[in-house]
Amino acid sequence: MSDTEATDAAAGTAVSGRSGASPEDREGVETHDSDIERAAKHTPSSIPLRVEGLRKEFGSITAVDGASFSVEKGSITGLIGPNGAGKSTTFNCITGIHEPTDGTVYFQGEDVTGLSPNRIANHGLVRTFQLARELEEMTVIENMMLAPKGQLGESLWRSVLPLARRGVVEQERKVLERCWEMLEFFEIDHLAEEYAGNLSGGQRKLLELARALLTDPTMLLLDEPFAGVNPSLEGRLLEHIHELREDGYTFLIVEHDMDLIMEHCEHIIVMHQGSVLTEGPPSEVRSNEAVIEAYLGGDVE
Ligand SMILES: Nc1ncnc2c1ncn2[C@@H]1O[C@H](COP(=O)(O)OP(=O)(O)OP(=O)(O)O)[C@@H](O)[C@H]1O
Repeated sequence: MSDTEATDAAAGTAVSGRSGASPEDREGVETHDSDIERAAKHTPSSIPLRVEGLRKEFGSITAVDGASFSVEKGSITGLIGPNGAGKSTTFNCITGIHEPTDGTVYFQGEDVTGLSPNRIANHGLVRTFQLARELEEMTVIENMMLAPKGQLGESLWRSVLPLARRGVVEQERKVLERCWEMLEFFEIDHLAEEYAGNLSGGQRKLLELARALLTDPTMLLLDEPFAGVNPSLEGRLLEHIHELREDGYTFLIVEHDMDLIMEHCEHIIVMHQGSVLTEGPPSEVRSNEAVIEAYLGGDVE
């Protein structure tokens, strides 16, 4: 993803919805609408995310070509595939950064296709973003304080709103408190006054995850969370992901490090040429002939 996309999304810039997909636009398309609503209702609550026939074209390039899959609640699911398979584009379509050309994204029983990243985040589905350049020139705690602007998580709002009469200072104190708690959880509170640009790759990933969690998500999409992370921080990041999963969060992770994916994900979805080639537990995916072939004959390990 480009820095510009990341900045837009982090700033909550509304990305235009799929034509005809906004709630207002959908009013006139009753038959299609009721089909989608019926499908959404039939998604069990154990499946927070369901993607149906997702398609994304960039001019003559078809980046995602009818991908369908679902993610089970409380799982750590891996989304893998060779370079150019369409993983990032799929992430971007799910989280509202790209407008899908076709297909539907259901989140917790609702059709969220084409909604803006902010609105999707308000539903509880967020992805982490690489820190944009301007955020690198701010301290870690300033980065945290900026994250909630315009997209505070519901529970944080609930705790902040009763303070309205006592004024902005009190509200900011509460938000600051929550930001510190989050930094402590990720064990980067000692870096609070450090410029984000000076953080190591792994520390940045922890900060990105901490920022994403301020929006109170129930599901997190992580795009290459371990890229450029040293082994000790990688272990800590993994520990936190497992800890959060124990607390009920659901994860969908795109990652090139096969060993990590095979060891830490209970379910793996393999994309190839824009669609889902196969999915299953690591032991099955690892020995799947089509998967091995998709990775140019190499061993998936
Ligand atoms: N904004 C864009 N404009 C044009 N083509 C794009 C755009 N974004 C992605 N593509 C193309 O779509 C295809 C899928 O790209 P995508 O980045 O989704 O794959 P990926 O599986 O995430 O790849 P990688 O593992 O290399 O990051 C590629 O052929 C890519 O060049």
